[in-house]
Amino acid sequence: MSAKSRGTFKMLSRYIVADKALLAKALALLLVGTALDVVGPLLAKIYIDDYLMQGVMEPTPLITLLLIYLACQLGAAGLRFIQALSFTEMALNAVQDIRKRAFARVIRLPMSYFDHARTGQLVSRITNDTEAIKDLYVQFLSNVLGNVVMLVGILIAMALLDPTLMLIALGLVPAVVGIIYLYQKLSGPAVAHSRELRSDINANINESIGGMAVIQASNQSERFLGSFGAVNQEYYRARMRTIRASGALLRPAIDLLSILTILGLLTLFGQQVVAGVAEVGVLYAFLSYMGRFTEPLAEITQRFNLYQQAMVAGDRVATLLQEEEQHYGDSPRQLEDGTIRLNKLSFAYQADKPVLHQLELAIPDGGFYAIVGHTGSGKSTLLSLLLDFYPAQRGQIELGGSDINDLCQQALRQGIGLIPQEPFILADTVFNNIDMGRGLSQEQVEQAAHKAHLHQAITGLPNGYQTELGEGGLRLSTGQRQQLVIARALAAQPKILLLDEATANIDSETEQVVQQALAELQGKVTLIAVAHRLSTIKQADQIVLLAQGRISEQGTHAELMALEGGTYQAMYRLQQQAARVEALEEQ
Ligand SMILES: Nc1ncnc2c1ncn2[C@@H]1O[C@H](COP(=O)(O)OP(=O)(O)OP(=O)(O)O)[C@@H](O)[C@H]1O
Repeated sequence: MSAKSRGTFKMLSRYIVADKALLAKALALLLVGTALDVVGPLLAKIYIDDYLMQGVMEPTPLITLLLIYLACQLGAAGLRFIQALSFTEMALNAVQDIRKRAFARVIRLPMSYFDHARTGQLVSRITNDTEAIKDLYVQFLSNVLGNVVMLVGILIAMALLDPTLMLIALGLVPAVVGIIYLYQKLSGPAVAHSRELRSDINANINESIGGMAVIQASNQSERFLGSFGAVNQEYYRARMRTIRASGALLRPAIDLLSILTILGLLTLFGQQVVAGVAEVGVLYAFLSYMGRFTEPLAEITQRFNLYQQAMVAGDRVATLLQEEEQHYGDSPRQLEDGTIRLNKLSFAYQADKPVLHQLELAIPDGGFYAIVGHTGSGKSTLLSLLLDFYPAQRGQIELGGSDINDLCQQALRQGIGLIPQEPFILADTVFNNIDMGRGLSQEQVEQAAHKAHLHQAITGLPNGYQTELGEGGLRLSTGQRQQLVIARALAAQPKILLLDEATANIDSETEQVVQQALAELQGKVTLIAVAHRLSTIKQADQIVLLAQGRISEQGTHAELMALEGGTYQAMYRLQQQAARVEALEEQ
């Protein structure tokens, strides 16, 4: 077992002992149930040797024997059922907790993790893999444990009948363990591969559904179908390989072993019976036990497939649970104001490709700063750093007088609001979309909606603030969705508001409303706006032009326009020209 699997084993076994009372109940039921089950052949032996072979056929003891036999079998079946329920309860408890922990970890991972992760694979970790772990508890544990106890019970019963024969049967155990070991060695990689493929299938579906509009518009359905078919087919092959390994190696090997042992026993023991040394009833009981002995062994080996799957799944969930969470500082200080200072700030996603170089910037509380620049100049990256999505490699960010690394999660997330280009709307009510679980009052939510100029539109909805918005906020226009996100950000009364191309996707009429809402915030909140359309940020106190991660120009709109040969001036003129041409074309 690798070190990783040992960790997984420890994690999974903790859940077995988590509810000791339940475990004790399941084990007690198992022991009593098995004992009742194992008694069967012993009773049959008594019947054969003491009654049948002796020619004693008195009804009363025979009926009593039969009733005891029936009671034992019924009792065993009933207890097995209740015991299975207890194991299922343990399994569901464990899986519920593991799933919750996995999701809790995902939701607290640093943003950088999601640069590389595939959504479908993450979903697969939380759904399929945890489900496989459930199988471990329900099927493997209850089954294997049940069968091990059954084996011990049978061995005890055999020993009572004839210790030598019991030792012969015991000889089967190491042979079976050897076969299981061999099987694990041979099929382990195939099992791991098939689980990888299963999560690839999930990732594939997820990506396709997420990008459905693009796939259909660019006529890529067939290509996506083809690549999905390929992964699906590969998964089928991998699964078949594991099933074949189990069917071709495991079961036949165990069956062969059991047949050989029974044959050996029959030869040895049969002769003793013929010679009159042993009783027929003992022979019958032995054969019956041997039949039952190999069954649990075969079952155990077959469940090893499940065990392997669960361990692979467990390894993957354990890896996820060990991912480093986003780190926050522990200073109890809140953001005192909305000042921002960048001191020689440098950053790179990959060590050899620097994105931001030695940025120096001081933004006063309530200032309105616009960040402009060509595509790829580092604007969004700067916003990500201000949100502490990534740690800067060199230099420092100060927010409201505190180093960003010292700020605790609550200070940071309440102090800074983000309005992204794509509004993220939950399939919930308008109220809950603004509140976002912060427990705000109706008045606070309405105030935020007023500030975002959305209150009137909300009251026009069928159920006002309690109107359910479909997934993605489909009941609202694009502009209204953006206003809703602004209201959500404002409801936290942030000191700093970051706008990442917040008006890029809305028509110019709605943009006016959004602009007006933002204009009213000017001076009250520090506004940092990343914008491509320069006409939207003309009013900014300062415009900062980024070029390949460096501040190349900075000043008011008028100052930058006056810079002879300046890039901002050129960009602005170009956009003006384009707008004029567009207007002419429309006429
Ligand atoms: N998550 C990431 N991992 C690696 N590189 C990234 C990542 N995000 C952005 N980059 C790279 O960093 C550079 C700056 O990107 P950024 O998105 O900050 O530019 P931008 O100015 O916001 O561009 P745009 O105007 O197109 O949004 C680009 O070269 C980009 O390819």
